Amino acid sequence: MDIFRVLSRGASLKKTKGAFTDYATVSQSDKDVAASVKSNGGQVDKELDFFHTKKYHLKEDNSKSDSNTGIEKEQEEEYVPPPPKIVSESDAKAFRKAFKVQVVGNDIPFPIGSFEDLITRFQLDKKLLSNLADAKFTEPTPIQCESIPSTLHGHDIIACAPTGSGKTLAFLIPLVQKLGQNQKNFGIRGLILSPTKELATQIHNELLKLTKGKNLIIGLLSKSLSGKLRSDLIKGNKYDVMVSTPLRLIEVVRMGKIDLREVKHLVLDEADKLFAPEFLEQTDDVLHNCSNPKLQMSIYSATIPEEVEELAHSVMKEPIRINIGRKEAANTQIKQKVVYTGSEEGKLVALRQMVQNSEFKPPVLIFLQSITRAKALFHELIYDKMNVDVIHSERTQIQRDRVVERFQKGDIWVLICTEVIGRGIDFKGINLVINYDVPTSAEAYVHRIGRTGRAGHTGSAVTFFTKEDSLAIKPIINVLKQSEQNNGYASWMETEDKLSEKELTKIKKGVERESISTVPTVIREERKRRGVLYESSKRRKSGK
Ligand SMILES: Nc1ncnc2c1ncn2[C@@H]1O[C@H](COP(=O)(O)OP(=O)(O)OP(=O)(O)O)[C@@H](O)[C@H]1O
Repeated sequence: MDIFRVLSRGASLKKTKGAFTDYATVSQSDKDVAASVKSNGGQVDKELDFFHTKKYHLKEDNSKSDSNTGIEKEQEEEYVPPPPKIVSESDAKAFRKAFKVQVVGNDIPFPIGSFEDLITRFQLDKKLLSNLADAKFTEPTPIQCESIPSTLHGHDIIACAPTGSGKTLAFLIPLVQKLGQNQKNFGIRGLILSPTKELATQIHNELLKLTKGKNLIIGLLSKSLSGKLRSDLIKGNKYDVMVSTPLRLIEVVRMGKIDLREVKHLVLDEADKLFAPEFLEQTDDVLHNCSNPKLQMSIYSATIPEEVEELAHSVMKEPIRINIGRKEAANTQIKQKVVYTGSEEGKLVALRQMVQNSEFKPPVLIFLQSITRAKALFHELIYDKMNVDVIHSERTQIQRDRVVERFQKGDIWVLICTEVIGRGIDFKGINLVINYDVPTSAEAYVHRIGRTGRAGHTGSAVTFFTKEDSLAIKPIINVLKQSEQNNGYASWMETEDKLSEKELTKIKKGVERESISTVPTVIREERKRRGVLYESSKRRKSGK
């Protein structure tokens, strides 16, 4: 594994279009069929309706052109439901067609049709199965059906599936199964990396659920655990699995407090972020320290651009590539819309108007591009007596944890945030995501809006844009277009051309925006002018 080649290649990589995925569309008639099947005795847990509906009643939407009129018309292909048990090549083909699954690689096992399949095919640990049932995970989602058997088969995995589609369990189940029991002081055998502390905490919580009653020691490399390791109050080798962000991990590794040589299973969640320039060096360092020749590696994200896949290939062993849904689209459970507000002031007006109508159904997440702007909007909304809080990286970890907890419990209705919770966080039942500021890439957009429409629920996403965003809105409109959602933009705003490297970099830098304030620009300008005069008159009077 030539990890240093990764870095040098990373530096010279050309930015290419991101790879996005999505589920197939479920039409109303599909839902009707689903309802009729349910009434015919299907044991469907209401909570899991989405996965069941998807599983048995998907339909192909193939657009074909009418040769006489040249007009695009929709043709519905006869839908053949996937078999409940997948025991042959044709069963696997039917399953993959139904769920728009693409799998590339050698020696690919059949997907599973149920968690029970794992007992017969892989002798799934009974405790793990009962933990899944206790957590109400009764049926696997498409990404779980496909990636669990491949991982248990021993393959490296590159998996790309929509936001909220169950990728966490897709990597946790095989990990827990493969680890078996605690091997006293053997050292860390499973390692999960995530780009943020919030996401690491969430993964750790899910892992605790799955390993309940099992003799495994699971660690979350928090500030406090890191402190204990540094002062030798705890030995790193007592853990079977560690969940961490790259930076915190590499600090204790460098101090010799944690050894990664025994790691056999490595998962990179939100892998495209971990391979992005701001994390690449740390991720590379971690990979370099995972020197076990038997290392099995899995990378997961809802967006895996081609260059990330290239990087991943250079450090993985003949990985199997699993892709669910359509490239370059967002999760179709989300109704997307862009709203032109003209100016910064227009955004506040538009937001206040939204609050007045039925579109604004809490819980709502509002994303802004910077901490300063997040704080400013918070002060505006708190003034409106809204039940609102704000989360960003300047708040302490305790404050951040508390805000997340209060939002989860429903004590906070509107949460203003920065990119810090843009990825992976599984808030239950978010109804609306508002991009107060346009995200700086299509990938960031897909992840941000993916905080809603999770686990089969529907959701909405609204993105405000101003005249300053004429370039930055283009990748977002492209995602809307790929998701077949023409809401809030004119067709002339669509572009067939790929944005140039220069344009993408410019977008990434972010737009300089006027500050958020209810005070109109003219008055602000006037105040500023008077302020300047006031200062110069003071200077004149004091003779300085
Ligand atoms: N088999 C299942 N049955 C029912 N619910 C499930 C199942 N698998 C996952 N879920 C639920 O679906 C939700 C989304 O799962 P998860 O957080 O793993 O999504 P994800 O694909 O990782 O999304 P993101 O890309 O945003 O990180 C969670 O609330 C999870 O508990």
